[in-house]
Amino acid sequence: MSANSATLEIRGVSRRFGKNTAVSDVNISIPQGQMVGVIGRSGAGKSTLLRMINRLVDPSQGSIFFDGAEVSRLRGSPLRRWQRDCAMIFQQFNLVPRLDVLTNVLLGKLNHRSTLSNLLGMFSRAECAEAVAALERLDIARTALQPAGTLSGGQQQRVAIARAMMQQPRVILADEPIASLDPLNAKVVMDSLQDINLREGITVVTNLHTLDTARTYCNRIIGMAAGKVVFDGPPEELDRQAVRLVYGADSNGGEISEVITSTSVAFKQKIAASAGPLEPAFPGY
Ligand SMILES: Nc1ncnc2c1ncn2[C@@H]1O[C@H](COP(=O)(O)OP(=O)(O)OP(=O)(O)O)[C@@H](O)[C@H]1O
Repeated sequence: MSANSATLEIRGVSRRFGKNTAVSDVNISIPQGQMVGVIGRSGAGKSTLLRMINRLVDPSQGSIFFDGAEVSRLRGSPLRRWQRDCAMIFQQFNLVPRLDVLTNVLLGKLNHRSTLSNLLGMFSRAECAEAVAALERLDIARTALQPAGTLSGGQQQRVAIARAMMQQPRVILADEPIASLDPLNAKVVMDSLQDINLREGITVVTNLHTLDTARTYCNRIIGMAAGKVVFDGPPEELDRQAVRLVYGADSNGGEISEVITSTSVAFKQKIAASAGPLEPAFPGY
């Protein structure tokens, strides 16, 4: 397989919910190994776009291809294989809170196994060792036997990443993975995703609410507004004009400042030193 064949291609994809068009004629080509940040205001269509890629939501129109296969047409076991290759991480972690951390991570292996071994609920020593190694890599192996629901948000998101890694994915889709985390935990989680992207060459596509995070971690930024892609390029090309295209003007018609889309510790400290208190950027943020 050539490196190019593992490109993720989104061609003319739209999704309507009743009369509302959530995603409108999106065309994006993502070569294997990119770390892509998707930014935009609340309701811009970011989550719907990610959910269409791994088929939690089906497009109303258009096609999605990966590695030459039209994933938007898959059914049955080929669809399950695609959902294994394309791991998803959610803002709310989606762990089973009463199960221990190790078992939650092992659940990432379910799609790799026969129905019988899944029914028996037994995991091999090799699978357990792989799960422990995944937890060690994310620096949370000491929590392996704790119920997942007793962990902090940042730890739970790292468990979710370890579970995703057990799928041996080719693409990781992260839907606002740091939106529920404090800035320090957000950094740990973004560092982990970046490490996986750089070391394993796994494509990462992540929705982010904060521009500075996208700039720091992503080598490509896709800006969405009202369901359309209004910016697609490297962080250094995301200038004031592009930011305005993505986020629009504020309620008084003024320019949206990049500063108010930030949650990072360093950024906030800088702002606190130079300006007054932060005002919320937009409703819902
Ligand atoms: N299942 C659904 N049924 C009806 N409307 C939906 C559904 N999912 C999304 N929408 C609508 O589609 C639009 C885009 O929503 P989406 O969640 O994709 O935006 P977003 O950019 O991810 O927003 P946020 O940052 O707030 O999560 C919104 O108007 C939303 O209300």
